[in-house]
Parts: sequence; structure tokens; C-alpha cells
Amino acid sequence: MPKFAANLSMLYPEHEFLDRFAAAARDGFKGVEFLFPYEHPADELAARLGDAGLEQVLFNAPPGDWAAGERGLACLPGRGAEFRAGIAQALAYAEALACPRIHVMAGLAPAGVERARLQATYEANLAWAAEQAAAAGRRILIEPINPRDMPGYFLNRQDEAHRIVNTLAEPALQVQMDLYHCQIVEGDLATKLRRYLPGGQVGHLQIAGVPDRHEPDQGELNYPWLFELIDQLGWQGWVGCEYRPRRGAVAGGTTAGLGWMRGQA
Ligand SMILES: O=C(O)[C@@H](O)C(=O)CO
Ligand SMILES: [Mg+2]
Repeated sequence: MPKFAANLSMLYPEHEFLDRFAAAARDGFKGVEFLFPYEHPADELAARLGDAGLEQVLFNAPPGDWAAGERGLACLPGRGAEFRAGIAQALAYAEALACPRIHVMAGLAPAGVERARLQATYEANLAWAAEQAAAAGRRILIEPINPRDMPGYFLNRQDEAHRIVNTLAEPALQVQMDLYHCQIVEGDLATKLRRYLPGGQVGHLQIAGVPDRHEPDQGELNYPWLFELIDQLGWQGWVGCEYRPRRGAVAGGTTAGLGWMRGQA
């Protein structure tokens, strides 16, 4: 089986955020990821990681005004200063948490702006961020996200993400391949895994059941078979469990839903 990381933004909703580290460790996770750590001091998060014996494997750079609907800044013309400040903040957290990977969200394509302009902005920002990350010993990841969950999101397809990584040729820039989004947008997951994993351009995998983003033990994907394929392909990285537990915030609900990870599904 691959190594699984618990996504603490989605798993363990029955616990306060800071208590999710210990809960994940009790369930046998060795790594965790989350979306945005910025409302918590980095040293508090580092202490929770240390107490639980966990590795931080991924988190996201600041996405702009999330509450107002923003989903990243990287493709947005005129937001460069804010983008760069966000990367600096993310790199400081990455240092404190010893986290090697930062996901940089593209943003929603604004109406009335030519796609070519957004693309140029996106690529210039990513190149800058990747160079900063390389200097700090970190990597920047870009993730194609499905437009059903995030209408208007700028980056939707695996081939677009890989084309950007090839074009920019920044060693610290990689793709975050979320199989949930990939199945919704394009399918043919086994072919995509065989195409992209051996090339070294994928820096992180994530999973969830499709179509409802619950445990990967129901729905249209055969995850046990995909896990074997991922192992056969020699994947040494993490697989983030980024799903909403079917039992919601019921006490013990996340743990009860982890039978799939223990081969009990
Ligand atoms: O797939 C997702 O939704 C996440 O990986 C993310 O970073 C943006 O919400
Ligand atoms: Mg994801």
C-alpha cells in the first residue's frame, strides 16, 4: 500500500483543528497535510506535529480572500505584490514545519480578461515562486481542480499542468495529481498514472471517492486496484486523503471510516 497522509482540513471534523494532529497519529498516519495554516502560529503547529510524531507533507500558499470566493492569486493580473507576499509567508511556514511542498492555487479566471494574459501572469508568477522555493529547499506544486467543485478555476487538466511544468523547466515546480479531480474532468486514471508518475513531474497524489468526495471505498473508482498500480509504478511519495468523512462530525466517525486503509473495506 502507498503511504497515506491525513488531510486535516477535511478529516477529523469531529475535533478542533489543533486536536486533529493527535487524532491522525492515533489512527496510524505518519504524515499530514492541510489547506491553510495561517490562523495558527507556526510554532504551535510545529509543536503539534512534534508531539504527535508526524511529518507535514503539504499545505497551500495563501489563496487571496477565500471567504469572498477567491481561490488563489497566481493567474490574476495586478495582484503580483500580494502573490509574492503570500509565497514569502508560505515559505516561512514551510521552514517552521519542515514541509517540503507548497501548493499554489491558480485562481478563478476573471470574466472579460483574455486567457493568454492570465496564462502569462500565471507562468511568470509560478516561475518566480519556484525560484524562491528552490532557494529555500522547497517545491511549488500546481493542482488541476475540477470545475464542478470550483467553477471558473483556471487549471483543470493534467496535460495543461504538465505543459506548464515542461515550459517553465523550473526544477522546483511539480504537479499535484488529485485523482478525485482527474476522474471528474478527464477519467482514464490508470493511463494518466502510467504516463505521469514515472516522469518525476508529479510531486504529490491525493484521493477521494467519486462522485461525492467521501471515503475511497465507494463510488465509481476501484481504489484498491489503483493503489496496487501506484505501488507497481514505484511511487515513493505521499498520497493525501482529502475527503469528507461520510459520517460527518460524528465522534469517532473519521476513524470508523478508515477501514479501507486497513484493508477492511
Ligand atoms: O483538491 C483540493 O480541493 C485541494 O487540494 C486544494 O488545495 C484546494 O482546495
Ligand atoms: Mg486536492
